Amino acid sequence: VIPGWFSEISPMWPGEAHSLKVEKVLFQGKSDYQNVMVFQSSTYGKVLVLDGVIQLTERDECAYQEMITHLPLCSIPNPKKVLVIGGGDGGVLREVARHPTVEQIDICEIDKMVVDVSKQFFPDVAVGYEDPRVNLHIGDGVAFLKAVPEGTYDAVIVDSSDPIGPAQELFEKPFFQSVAKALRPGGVVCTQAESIWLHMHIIEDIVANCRHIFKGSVNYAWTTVPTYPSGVIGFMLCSTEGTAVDFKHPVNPIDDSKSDRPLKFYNSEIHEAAFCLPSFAKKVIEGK
Ligand SMILES: NCCCN[C@H]1CC[C@H](N)CC1
Repeated sequence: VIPGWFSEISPMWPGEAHSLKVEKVLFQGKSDYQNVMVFQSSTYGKVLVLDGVIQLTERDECAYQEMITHLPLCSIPNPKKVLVIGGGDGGVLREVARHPTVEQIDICEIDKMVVDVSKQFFPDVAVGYEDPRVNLHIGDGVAFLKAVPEGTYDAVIVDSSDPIGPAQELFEKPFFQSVAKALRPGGVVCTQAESIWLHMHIIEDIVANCRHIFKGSVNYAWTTVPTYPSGVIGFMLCSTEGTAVDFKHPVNPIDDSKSDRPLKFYNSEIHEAAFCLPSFAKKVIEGK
């Protein structure tokens, strides 16, 4: 370990580790589920780390939060009821709240410490909790979804950590089945789907599961997040049987012209570009 540096070492990305220079550790705690740490970095603002894995930095969180939210919500004409699984930092809530047609935003986060730490150290991310449409549930997303009546939501966003730790079940078939049941016909789900450079096998399994379960569209999109391993992160975009959803062509553009916090990353061109895959990934994901 180099003094004054944080290195993201994990068996999920063997032989490599992204490092950030540490100015000051601001919080260290252990919740019922994981180790939670916040540090002030030299060049990426404050950083949230769970079990040694970077979850977000102030400098580049916009890329992930905007893409995981607007890729699904800009692909359907009239999202009203949205469910967020995970996402305890509040960033996805902040982005969902940009959609005026949305009437109800439910969030189920397993770890209350993540919510409290985000409100204390990342106010511009946790601002999402201030929207009156938000209902916070502290609990396991798997159990939450089992209790949801069939066809409740227009969109579900699974903003999870990685399959090692509390989020493990969010990558398994039964969970995807419970998401499909909770969605209305033509409803959409967007999940955090790892890196095409590091996790093609995980992605292959997720795509196979989704093709069995979601009878509408099944697409993989990706974007750049400098502080995630390999500098990229992907998303599974799926829709249930019903009104066709063409994820590659947004039908519901965002108007942020009157917003006091305009979009920093997402736009309709980058929406379309996100679905363009390198050949090694296209072969596995689209079977071409
Ligand atoms: N809402 C915070 C983002 C959580 N998603 C991250 C994706 C990349 C992973 N290595 C860590 C979690």
